[in-house]
Amino acid sequence: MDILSLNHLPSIGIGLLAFILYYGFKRAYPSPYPGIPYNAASARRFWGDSTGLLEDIKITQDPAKYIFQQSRNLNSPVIQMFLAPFSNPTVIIDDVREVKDILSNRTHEFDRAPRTQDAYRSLLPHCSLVKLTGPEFKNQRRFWEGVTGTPFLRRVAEPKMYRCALGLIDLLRAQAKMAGGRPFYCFDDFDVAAFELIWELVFGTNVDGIKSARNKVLSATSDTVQPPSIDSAAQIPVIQKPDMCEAVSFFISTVAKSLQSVSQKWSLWYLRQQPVYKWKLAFKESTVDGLIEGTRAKLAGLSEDQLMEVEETSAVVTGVRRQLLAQIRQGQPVNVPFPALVQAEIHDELFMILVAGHETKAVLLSWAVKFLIANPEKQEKLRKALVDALPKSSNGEQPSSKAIMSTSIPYLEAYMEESMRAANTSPRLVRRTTTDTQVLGYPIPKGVTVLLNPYIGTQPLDIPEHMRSETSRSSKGNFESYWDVNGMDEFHPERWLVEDGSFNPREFPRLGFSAGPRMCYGRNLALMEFRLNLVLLVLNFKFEPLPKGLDSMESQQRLFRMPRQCYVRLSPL
Ligand code: HEM
Repeated sequence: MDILSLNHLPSIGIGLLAFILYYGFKRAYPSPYPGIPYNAASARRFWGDSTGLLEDIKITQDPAKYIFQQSRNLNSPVIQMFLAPFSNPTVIIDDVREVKDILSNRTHEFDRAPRTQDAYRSLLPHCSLVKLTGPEFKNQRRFWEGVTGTPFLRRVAEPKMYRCALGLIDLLRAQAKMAGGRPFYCFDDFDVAAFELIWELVFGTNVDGIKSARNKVLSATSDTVQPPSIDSAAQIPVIQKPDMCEAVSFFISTVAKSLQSVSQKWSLWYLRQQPVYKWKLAFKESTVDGLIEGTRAKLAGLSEDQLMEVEETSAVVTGVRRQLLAQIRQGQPVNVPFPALVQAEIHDELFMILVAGHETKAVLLSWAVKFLIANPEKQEKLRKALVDALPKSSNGEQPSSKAIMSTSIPYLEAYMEESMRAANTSPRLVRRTTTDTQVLGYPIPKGVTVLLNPYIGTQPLDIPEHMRSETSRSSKGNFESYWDVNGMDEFHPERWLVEDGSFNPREFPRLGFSAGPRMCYGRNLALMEFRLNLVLLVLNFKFEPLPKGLDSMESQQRLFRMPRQCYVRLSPL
């Protein structure tokens, strides 16, 4: 190298740095996809749309509302938003027919998003939820289908659900007595009851969370001094949740945090370094592995014929029994612990059911109760429908689970459906395009994250029929309507009833559990539990109006859209 070029080194270095900085900055700024509308002012900002989003979240705590509102502002059912620097735009689709079509018929173009996969993969790398919709996912679903099938639900789940629902009534009755007409916080009641059931369905053992909560209330009642005002929240003992219930809630909150963070990888890494994460993870690993191994050890001595006769009384028995049968048929030894990968697959699928099937149910029930309180005339109407259809026996006993599950009660079905719609517990479904494609004529490249609005409650924009996909056009008549001309802001179960008073599930689309091959795996279980709980709650309590300050209908977004406040004031019936 000669003297001249050495002298130039600093200026070359500066030039290179300027070049890197320029391209770094350019990369950080939004770079819109062609042909998809966006907010021009956001495209000029380093933080893109995230400034407005974060400001709005501070007030509403409802990111989905802000995001889908942008589609209205731009008067387009397909838009793009710039949600973080250094990242590609996110495409937003806000048209219920196309959303239903994408979920149901276009899984070869739209599949699980890496962001969702990563959020769960760090905890449960082998569970079906993180897999793309290919043969491996389908095999895994088939292997576990017994757990949510009708025979299991009827024979195993229903009696346990009924017992938990009655336990919840007893717990609330004790709390109502202690509260003496004052309002009290009840989300933890719903949460502990939802967990007790899902744990028992997965592992077959009873954690007795509801009973011990009730005992605590009974023993504290006489010694607790309640606030003088009847409108102040009552002092009731904090519910001590089982350790595994706390652990599941903890992991749900870490998944939610990672999904909401701007830099998901760093967020996950940071969360996993925390001593509390490590402790809870070790506790979960040893507990769940121990329960799988205990079940394996019990069943491993049985012949193929005997295993065929074993009743699947919990998800762990289903998984272990089916695995042992497969091993026997392939001539593999069964009297040793499962190979590590098999053990991990069973472990992750069981824990996935606990994570996915726990808080969701409590959140839906708490919204349904809030709708009872906010709409006293609908509450009365529902109670009357239940009393007429399910008369109490002369000794005042509760209606049987068989009667609750098998009696047709149109207003109950409409109330449940409207609760699902209005609660909108999963307000955005996330997918990634697996190929270059288009929606309503807008081109969307491969590899784009897409947010779908499943809420049936905003008036669809006017879209010429020929712009829709073929499958969307051919399924138009599957529903009476996609929008209620009277508006859909109100909680109005009657919208699901037809002239002769019967319930019509095809009145409007229903996307509360999603649709298509990735539809909720626990839908039937969740609906059975919801029905039993709702019926028994309405027959056993009058949900009285709440004082101002404890009656908010605002939501907050964690993993699910949940009420910010969850109080009840109960008059036992
Ligand atoms: C009221 C209660 C529930 C609601 C509202 C609900 C809602 C949903 C929704 C909207 C999805 C779809 C997400 C998507 O399309 O990306 C989903 C998926 C899922 N749900 Fe539920 N769920 C509930 C209860 C349950 C229960 C009780 C279980 C377990 C027994 C469960 C297990 C799952 C699983 C495993 C998936 C992932 C399915 C897949 O990856 O293909 N859910 N749920």
